[in-house]
Amino acid sequence: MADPYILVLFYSRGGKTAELAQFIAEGVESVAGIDARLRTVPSLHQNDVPSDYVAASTNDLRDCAGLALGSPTRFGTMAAPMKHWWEQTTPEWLNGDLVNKPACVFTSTTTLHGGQEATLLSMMVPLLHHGFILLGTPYTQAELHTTRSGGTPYGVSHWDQDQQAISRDEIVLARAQGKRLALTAQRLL
Ligand SMILES: Cc1cc2nc3c(=O)[nH]c(=O)nc-3n(C[C@H](O)[C@H](O)[C@H](O)COP(=O)(O)O)c2cc1C
Repeated sequence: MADPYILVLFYSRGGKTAELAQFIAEGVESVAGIDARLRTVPSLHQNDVPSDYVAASTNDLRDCAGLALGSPTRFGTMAAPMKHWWEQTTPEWLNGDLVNKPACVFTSTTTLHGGQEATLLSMMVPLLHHGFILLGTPYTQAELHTTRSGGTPYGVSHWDQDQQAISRDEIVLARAQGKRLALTAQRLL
């Protein structure tokens, strides 16, 4: 039988949220016996180049052991394509398919105070409606105390000023969050 998997579901136009997703997936895959499944959601912009990532099906969501959900910050909340995707999950909501599965959230912003926490907290709201158990990052993770870039207790983040690379602290926090999610999912299976 195939190993259970964590769905790492993200939208990314410029690639930064996708990079964070990769580091979260690495953290998931560092745990034996559980896989990461990276999936995106379709763009709503007609001129966008097609993503290199496979679009998520609702089966990917329904059958996951846990979820890491990522979106760039757009005016202080998740991007419309991701919100649009979730609005097609009414059957899963009605069935209670996602109740008691663990989840975490992640984001990327251009400005340091441009809404990382607001986006992360508001991304949790539809997940609570679905019955997910939400995880953040505890302050026992040393990088949360010292980061000069992204990283919050509410979820992983990247500060994309001048399109700078994902920082070491952001990478460590992303891997740690993926690992924590995978370990929690295994306990709940
Ligand atoms: C319509 C729109 C709204 C945005 N709103 C914000 C914002 O509220 N705060 C911020 O810091 N950055 C904002 N940004 C910048 C993106 O969050 C940032 O470039 C992010 O790193 C993009 O992630 P991606 O590379 O995964 O697409 C916005 C970008 C767009 C296109």
